[in-house]
Formats: sequence, structure tokens, C-alpha cells
Amino acid sequence: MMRVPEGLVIAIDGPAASGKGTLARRLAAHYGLPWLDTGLLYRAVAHGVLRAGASLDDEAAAAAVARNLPADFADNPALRTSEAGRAASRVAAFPAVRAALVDMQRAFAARPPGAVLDGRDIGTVICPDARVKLFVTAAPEIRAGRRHQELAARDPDASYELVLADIRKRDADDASRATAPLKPAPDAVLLDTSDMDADAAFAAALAIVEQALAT
Ligand SMILES: Nc1ncnc2c1ncn2[C@@H]1O[C@H](COP(=O)(O)OP(=O)(O)O)[C@@H](O)[C@H]1O
Ligand SMILES: Nc1ccn([C@@H]2O[C@H](COP(=O)(O)OP(=O)(O)O)[C@@H](O)[C@H]2O)c(=O)n1
Repeated sequence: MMRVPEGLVIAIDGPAASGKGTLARRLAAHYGLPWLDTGLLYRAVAHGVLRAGASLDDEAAAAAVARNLPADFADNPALRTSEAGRAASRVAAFPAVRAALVDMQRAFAARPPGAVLDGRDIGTVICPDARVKLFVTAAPEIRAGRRHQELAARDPDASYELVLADIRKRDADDASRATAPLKPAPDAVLLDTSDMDADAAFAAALAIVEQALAT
């Protein structure tokens, strides 16, 4: 391993269930950096809106929740469901919600010794100067298979077809929205993990990071 540069920021973006979180967690452990799963921020906002009895179409209500997220927002297991992902994608389209979450994400990235962040707009909007940018993809059917397996461990009735439809719709919505759409930054390295297990994907990601650090 190279000496880790001070303030190393690794940005990982990609579509739903592409393995961003798995790679981010492992890279963070490898380099001794904190990790922020930014998808959980949007999931928590949507959850807060619904709990307040407001509508997911209410941009002002969602922005107010986003400005007041509790410090332990990530601890709620209810955020990990498919419904929470769909609801997150709706509030994530609101510019006022995204604006409310920018500063805390940038502050997380700016704190020593650096950070790993994963999401949809880390390389494009949140950390455009990140030293390393990865855009992780896999075929939708493969991603749906992985996510279905994960959900089926908790809910035996989870349907592969519904998970696939959900992933396709969310990707289309996330990629077509006007504010911070899902897309690779021009300087991101693409990593397609369709034919890689988690260990192979980590090895490939590590090689990309080490290459970026060597240049
Ligand atoms: N390369 C891989 N091969 C097989 N399964 C994977 C791979 N990468 C991640 N997974 C599994 O796929 C699911 C989705 O991965 P996750 O990291 O949560 O994706 P994301 O953060 O992009 O939504 C998880 O259950 C994870 O364990
Ligand atoms: N940086 C981010 C992260 C997530 N999101 C939104 O939040 C939703 C849930 O993100 P997630 O990363 O938790 O979803 P998965 O890829 O884990 O299924 C996405 O579909 C996006 O709409 C975003 O807009 N920007």
C-alpha cells in the first residue's frame, strides 16, 4: 500500500445496488478513513417526511426535515427497505433538499484524515476535486439479483421482479432529474462489476485507487 495522502477523498457513485456501499466500506477500512453513505441521508429525509405526516411531494417539508436530521439518522433499519429507497429518490429530486445536505457532506469530506463517500453526485457535485472517483456499475439484472438476495434474507416474500422494476425506475428517475443527476464525472474511472464477486470488485477498485495515487 502507498502512503495515504493527507486529506484523501474517494468518491464512489453509481446506480442502485451497484455495490457502492460494499466497496466504500472496504476501501474506508483499508485506508483508515471514515465513510459516509449519502444514500442514507435521502432515505432518512423521506422517512422523516412520512413520519411527520407530510407528503413526499412537499419540497418545503422535505427541506425542513433535511435541515434538521438527527445525528443518529443512519441507525434506523427501516431506511434499508425498497420503499425507503423509492421514497428517497422522490425527495432527492428537490433542489432545496439537496441544497440543505451539501454543507454537511462537504464538511465530512474536508475533515482530516480524508473520507470515502458514496452516492450519486459525489464526484460531480459534492466533491468535484476528489483525488479518486469511481463510477460503479453492473447490469440491472445482476444488481437486482444481489439486492433481492439481501432483502430476501429479511423478507422471504421479496420479489426479484419487483426489485428489478424498482431499480430500473429509480435509475431512470435519478439519471433524468434536473438537479445533480446520476452520471459519471468526466474524470471518474468506470468499474463494471457484473462479472466480479465482492472480493474481485474490491481488488479492482483498490487497483484503481492505487493507480490514481501513483499519478
Ligand atoms: N461484486 C459483488 N458481487 C456480489 N454481490 C455484491 C457485490 N457487491 C455488492 N454485493 C452485494 O449486493 C448488494 C448491494 O450492494 P451495496 O454495496 O449495498 O450496493 P449500493 O451501495 O450500490 O446500493 C449487497 O447485498 C452486497 O452485499
Ligand atoms: N448522493 C446521493 C445518494 C442518494 N441519492 C438518492 O437516494 C436514493 C437512495 O440511494 P441509495 O444509495 O441509498 O440507494 P441504493 O443504491 O443503495 O439502492 C437514490 O435512488 C437517489 O435518488 C441521491 O440523489 N444522491
